[in-house]
Amino acid sequence: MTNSVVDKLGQGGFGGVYKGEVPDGRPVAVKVLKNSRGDGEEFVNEVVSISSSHVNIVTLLGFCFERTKRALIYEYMSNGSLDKLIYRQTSLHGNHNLQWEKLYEIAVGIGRGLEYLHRAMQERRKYGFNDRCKRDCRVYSSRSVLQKLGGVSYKSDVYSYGMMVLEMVGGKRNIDIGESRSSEIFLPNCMYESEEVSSLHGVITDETEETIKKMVTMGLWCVQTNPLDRPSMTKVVEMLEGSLQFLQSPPKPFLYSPTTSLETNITASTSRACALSQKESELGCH
Ligand SMILES: Nc1ncnc2c1ncn2[C@@H]1O[C@H](COP(=O)(O)OP(=O)(O)OP(=O)(O)O)[C@@H](O)[C@H]1O
Repeated sequence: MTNSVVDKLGQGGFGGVYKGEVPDGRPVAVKVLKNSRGDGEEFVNEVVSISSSHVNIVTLLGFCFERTKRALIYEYMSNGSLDKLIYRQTSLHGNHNLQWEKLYEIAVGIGRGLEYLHRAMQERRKYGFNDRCKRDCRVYSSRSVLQKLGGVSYKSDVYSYGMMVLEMVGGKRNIDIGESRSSEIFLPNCMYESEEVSSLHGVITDETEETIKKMVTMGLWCVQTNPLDRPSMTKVVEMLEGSLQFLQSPPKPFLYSPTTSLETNITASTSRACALSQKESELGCH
C-alpha cells in the first residue's frame, strides 16, 4: 500500500487517519476503515464516487482492498485540519479584516468543492455511467449508492456545511463534543455579548461586515429544519458570491434579516441555530 505508515493524524467517523509515504517519497494520508465487512461492493462504490478531481477536494491517490482490510490513500495536507484554524479565536474581535477575508475564501472554496461533488453525483445519476464503468464497475448500480443519490444526503451535507460556516463566524463549536461527546449544545451567545460585538464597529470595514452577513444568512438557510428549505450547494455558492442585497432572509424559525444590525442578527440567529441543531440531533435528523 505505502512504504510505511508513521504518525496518526487524526480520527474520523470511519476510522483512523495515518501519515504514510509512497515509494517515490511523497507523504500521504491513509484512512484505515473500520468495520470493513461485506463483499466490498459498497466500498468500491464509495471509492469511485469520491475519486473526483477538483481544486477544493483532496485528491484520492488510491485504495487498498484486501478482504477485510480497507484503506483510502489521499494526498497529504500539511496544513492540517480546518478546526485548528477556525476554533482558535477567543473573541469576534480577534477576527480582523484579513482573517475574515480568509475565512470567507475558505468557506467559498469548501462550498465549491461540495457543489462539484453534488453535481458530479447528479450527472452520474442522470446520464448513467460511462462505458468503462458499465463494463468494469457494475457495482455502480448498487441500491445504496442510488439511495444516496436520491437527495437526502445532499441536504445533510448542506446542513453540515451551513453549521460549519456558522461556527467559522462564531469561532467556536456550536455543538461541544470535546468534554462529554454528547449532543450537548455549546451556546455561543457569550461570544456575542453586546460589548464585544459593538467593538467590531470601526474595526471591520463595511465590505467585511457584508461578507459576514452573507456567511450568516447563507448558514442559516442551510440549517433550516425542513431539508426542502435548505438550498442546493449551487445556490449556496451563489449566495456567498453574490451581493447581500439579493439575499432573502431565511424563513421562520429564524427572524434574521440581512438589513438589520449584525450584532442583533448574530446573537439571535446563532442561539436559534443551536437550539434547532439540538432538536434535530435529538430527532436524529442529520
Ligand atoms: N489528507 C489529509 N492530510 C492530512 N491530514 C488529514 C488528511 N485527511 C484527514 N486528516 C486528519 O485526520 C483527521 C480525521 O479525518 P477524517 O476525514 O477521517 O475525519 P472527518 O473529517 O471527521 O470525516 P469522517 O468522519 O467523515 O471520516 C482530520 O481531522 C485531519 O486532522
